[in-house]
Amino acid sequence: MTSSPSDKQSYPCPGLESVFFGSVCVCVCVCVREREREMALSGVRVIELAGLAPAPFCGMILSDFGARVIRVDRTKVTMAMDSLARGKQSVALNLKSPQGVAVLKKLCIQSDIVLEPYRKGVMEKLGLGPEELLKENPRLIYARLTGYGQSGSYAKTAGHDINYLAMSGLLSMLGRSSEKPYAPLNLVADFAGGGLMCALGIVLALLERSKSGQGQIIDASMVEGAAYVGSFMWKSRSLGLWNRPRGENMLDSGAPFYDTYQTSDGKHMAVGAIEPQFYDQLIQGLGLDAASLPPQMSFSDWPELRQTFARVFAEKTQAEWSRIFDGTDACVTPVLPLDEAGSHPHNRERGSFLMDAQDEVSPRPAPVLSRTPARPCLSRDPVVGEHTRSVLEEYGFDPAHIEQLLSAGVVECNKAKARL
Ligand SMILES: C[C@H](CCC[C@@H](C)[C@H]1CC[C@H]2[C@@H]3[C@H](O)C[C@@H]4C[C@H](O)CC[C@]4(C)[C@H]3C[C@H](O)[C@]12C)C(=O)SCCNC(=O)CCNC(=O)[C@H](O)C(C)(C)COP(=O)(O)OP(=O)(O)OC[C@H]1O[C@@H](n2cnc3c(N)ncnc32)[C@H](O)[C@@H]1OP(=O)(O)O
Repeated sequence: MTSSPSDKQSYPCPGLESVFFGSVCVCVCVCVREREREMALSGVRVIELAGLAPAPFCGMILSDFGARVIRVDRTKVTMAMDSLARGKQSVALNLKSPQGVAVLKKLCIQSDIVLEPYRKGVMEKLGLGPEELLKENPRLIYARLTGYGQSGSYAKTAGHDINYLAMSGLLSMLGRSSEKPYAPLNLVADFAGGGLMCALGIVLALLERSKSGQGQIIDASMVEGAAYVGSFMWKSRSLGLWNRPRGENMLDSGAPFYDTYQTSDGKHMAVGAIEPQFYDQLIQGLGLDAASLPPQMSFSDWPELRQTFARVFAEKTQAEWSRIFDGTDACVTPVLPLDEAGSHPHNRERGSFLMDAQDEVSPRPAPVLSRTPARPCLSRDPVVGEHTRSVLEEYGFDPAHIEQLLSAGVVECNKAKARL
């Protein structure tokens, strides 16, 4: 069913198929040519101040859809912390120097978007707060991506995904029955409620600017972003979906027909057979006799029903169960590890994953736009300070000034080390 993850033909990138039959060099050339074609955010210039996880994701989304994203890194760092740097350029700049601040100001006021991930007050302390910059460029969209937002008593407090998720109310709902709350990686606050929500805010502000001609400030709080992503949990409470304790409701792993099961080879299948007609197909695929089972929605029988399902799933391998359920409406799928997701036939047919010039597999940008799809850059990520000189030249710094900034240690230029 699956082919080797190292099989490069498994990862077609729309319009870039030939890449995988040629050398890395061919890949990069094709990539550049493809990216020259119009994308939804072509022409948009972004200054992304280097952050931990949510802002880099936001910047990568903008870059994937055509924006020119320049990441501003610190000087004297040996390694970029940004693993979400696809398509970005890097300028290394020391913001502890007044000259560095002046350089950043000049970059920001010539851009469409500033994306900043710092604690409330940091940019103002540097004299680069939104009022300051919007005065110089009223079309600027100033996106502030923080955990707790720009106001409220926690605004200046440090935190990470798990704290924001906890404050959103959602963490209390996540976890197995009789166990403590459990954060699902740092997906919900950092990425869904943070980076993605901030990207939405930026796109909305760009759209609005096309009518008003004015920029604005985006206050993207990960607590609020996560809570908003979870709106269904609030607004479906009246349906009784969440009346039972954590881990004992239909969609939080309480129901035996909405859970994962181990197979005989130690892998797992995911079951999401909610509607009666789909549930019937689950029972049929498992080879069980519906008449001998309790009703699907009998809460008190769920523990016993779960045991029955677990016993049956443990009788066959994942591949055997996949063959049984593929092509049915039982809502049963294999639980794929990351290194198998790209080579699953369905994902391969759609080109859902791509392979970059460094043979790294990652998801292709979503969603797919019919006329102006994302054309992600496939060449390697930038090293810190790789584009300092070219970006400064492009933004109007004269060569003598650049040399002075370099020798004063205000900016730094670095070259990628050759890979042997
Ligand atoms: C769960 C996630 C976080 C996961 C992150 C992990 C993926 C990474 C965490 C540790 C990394 C590893 C580690 O660093 C060691 C290696 C380093 C190596 O280079 C790479 C490999 C590593 C192993 C590396 C690997 C990974 O990257 C890690 C494992 C999250 O939840 S992320 C969400 C976090 N929250 C927010 O973003 C909310 C908004 N931000 C904040 O609240 C704060 O920024 C935060 C995050 C609490 C940090 O606070 P901090 O006090 O550190 O900073 P700020 O108060 O914001 O102030 C920034 C100061 O920095 C100055 N500054 C900024 N740019 C420059 C510059 N270019 N030059 C000079 N100075 C600069 C700025 O002026 C501020 O200075 P002041 O404090 O004086 O005002």
